[in-house]
Amino acid sequence: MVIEVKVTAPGKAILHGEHTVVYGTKAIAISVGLYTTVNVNKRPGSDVFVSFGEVGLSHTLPIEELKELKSSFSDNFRFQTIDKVDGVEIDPNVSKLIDDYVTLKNGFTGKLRSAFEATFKAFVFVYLAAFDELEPLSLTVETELPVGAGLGSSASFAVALAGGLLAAAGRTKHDSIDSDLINRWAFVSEKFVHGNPSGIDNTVATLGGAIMYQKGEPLVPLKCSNVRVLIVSTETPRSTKELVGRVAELKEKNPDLHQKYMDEATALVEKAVEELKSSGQIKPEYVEQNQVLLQNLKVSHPRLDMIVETAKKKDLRAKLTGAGGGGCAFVVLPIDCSNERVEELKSNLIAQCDELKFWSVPMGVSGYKIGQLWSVIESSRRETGGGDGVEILVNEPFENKPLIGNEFPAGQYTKKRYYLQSKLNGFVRTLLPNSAMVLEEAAWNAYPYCRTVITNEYMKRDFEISIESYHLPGKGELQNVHKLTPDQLAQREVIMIDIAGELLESSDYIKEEDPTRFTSSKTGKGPLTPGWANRADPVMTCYKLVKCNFHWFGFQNRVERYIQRMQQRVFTKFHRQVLCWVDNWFGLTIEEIRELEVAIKEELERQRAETQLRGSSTRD
Ligand SMILES: Nc1ncnc2c1ncn2[C@@H]1O[C@H](COP(=O)(O)OP(=O)(O)O)[C@@H](O)[C@H]1O
Ligand SMILES: C[C@@](O)(CCOP(=O)(O)O)CC(=O)O
Repeated sequence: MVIEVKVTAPGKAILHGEHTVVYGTKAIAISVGLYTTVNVNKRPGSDVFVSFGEVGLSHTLPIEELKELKSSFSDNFRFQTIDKVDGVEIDPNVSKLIDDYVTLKNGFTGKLRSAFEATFKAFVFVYLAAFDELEPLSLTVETELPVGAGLGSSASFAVALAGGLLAAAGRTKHDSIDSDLINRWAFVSEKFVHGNPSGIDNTVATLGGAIMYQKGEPLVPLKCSNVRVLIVSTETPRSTKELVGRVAELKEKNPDLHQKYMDEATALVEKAVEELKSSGQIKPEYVEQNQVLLQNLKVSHPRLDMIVETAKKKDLRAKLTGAGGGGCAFVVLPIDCSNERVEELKSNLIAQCDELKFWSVPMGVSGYKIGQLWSVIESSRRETGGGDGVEILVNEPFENKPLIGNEFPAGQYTKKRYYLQSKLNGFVRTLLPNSAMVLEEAAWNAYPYCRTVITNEYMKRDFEISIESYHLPGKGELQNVHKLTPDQLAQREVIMIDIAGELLESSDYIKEEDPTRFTSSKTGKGPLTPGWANRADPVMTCYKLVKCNFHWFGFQNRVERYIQRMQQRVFTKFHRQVLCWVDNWFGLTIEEIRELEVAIKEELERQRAETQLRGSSTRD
């Protein structure tokens, strides 16, 4: 199995045509830049571990049980294999056996039951199908999407799940077949959650952009430029069934009026499709017209009407999306719409209803992606030159090295050698002979946890820096993620680094790597303005534990202080780069990353020999 896979897939909104689509008119669904991420990691032992981060739900399934389950239906029933073209029909007998296994052996209770049991069954089904030989793995799910609010969290999950498991099982290639395969298996997963879905949501989450849909017709993908919107959740639950029923009632009572609305909707969607085809843009006036139509169909809600009216006062157009009766609306933000204008709109809305929630995101974003560690590679390249820099000695998967307790036992191991002569200041250079100005770095990357140990051949046991990094959701509130003992805690010094804050050395400043100025065109993230961490949602903290051991009489404190300061600069710089280079690495597959690593190894060797000095130095 592939060691580590990370797949993201976006949510969706209905741009035009909800409700009328039920009567055979066309509708347009569009991707929304809020993502579900599925991480699949190889795991030693004999269990499959699944964790749905949002509800703090995790579950362990013994492989033996899963093998037994699979063998119980493989002979008697039609069980889909991944390669079967028609692998989208779930044999009812297979479904029943999975139901029994999940419900009886692993059943959830209460609220979790209705919300997550179906998801869990989908996972079991896709896992059994993806792997011929069942293998232990851990699969974690995180989402930026509100669940059950009409923004397609279930389809986004389904696509990330299918992509993660298929890629981990080595089933995906890097061409269009991937999308088709992933979409078909996401559809299977959607069937577990929704019974009889149309398939539009998972298709949007797979392909991204916009999709035109009409009952009984093939889906038509449409290109769409990223268009920024402000999504506003009314935080009002609604029942799609009840709202669809309201429109059915209108049809029964007043068929002519109903038909008139259907015709209006058809004309509107056709105009919007033309607009997308020609300019890739969403027209605010069509959004406004569609909202009026939905109000006439009596599927809006006072909170939705209030959002639309308040936006209009700021000369912005908005509509509900999905079933209506609560749920979400989106406001179209023109390209020149300033952040201040958006913030003012939010304040005006909050002043009228303080329960509202907001997401300022692009629409029409790309579909599923497999993302990885581009920044590390690029950073090494920039720091290498003129005899200095990085030499990569080993880069291979590792297993059976339990990092921090028994968690994260598998990942990628690298061993590198850093040649530092010119990077060190005069003081340090006088301390060390030339041969000692080489550091060796061993790193175990089991994201979200990574450990790096730096040693020096000359100083042997008298020199060691260890850096442990743990990436966790939140704003740094956690007190002891590295599980330090009370003694260690007493010695620990905590330094908060804000990647959009002050730099320790002004010479480290690079305009292109300034998060306060940067906006990502692919993800819509940034710029990070003061107080960003309090507003950003979701937000992640990387907790770094730096331990440093330098035994050299008379210099110990001085060198240790210097190392700590240097590390703070390096972390700040690297994490600023991770954000500001996102448009370069977002969407790379793990295979593309590994290919880049091989290429960079050769390039680094050449650069070290040939080119001039680069990167940061302690003499700056
Ligand atoms: N992150 C997630 N992890 C696991 N299951 C999820 C996740 N997000 C959504 N789901 C599944 O999708 C269901 C919500 O689907 P649905 O009610 O159609 O709302 P939405 O419009 O958000 O897709 C959940 O009850 C759950 O079964
Ligand atoms: C109202 C409707 O057009 C869309 C419902 O969307 P949602 O349940 O809000 O995701 C119903 C449908 O198309 O099945």
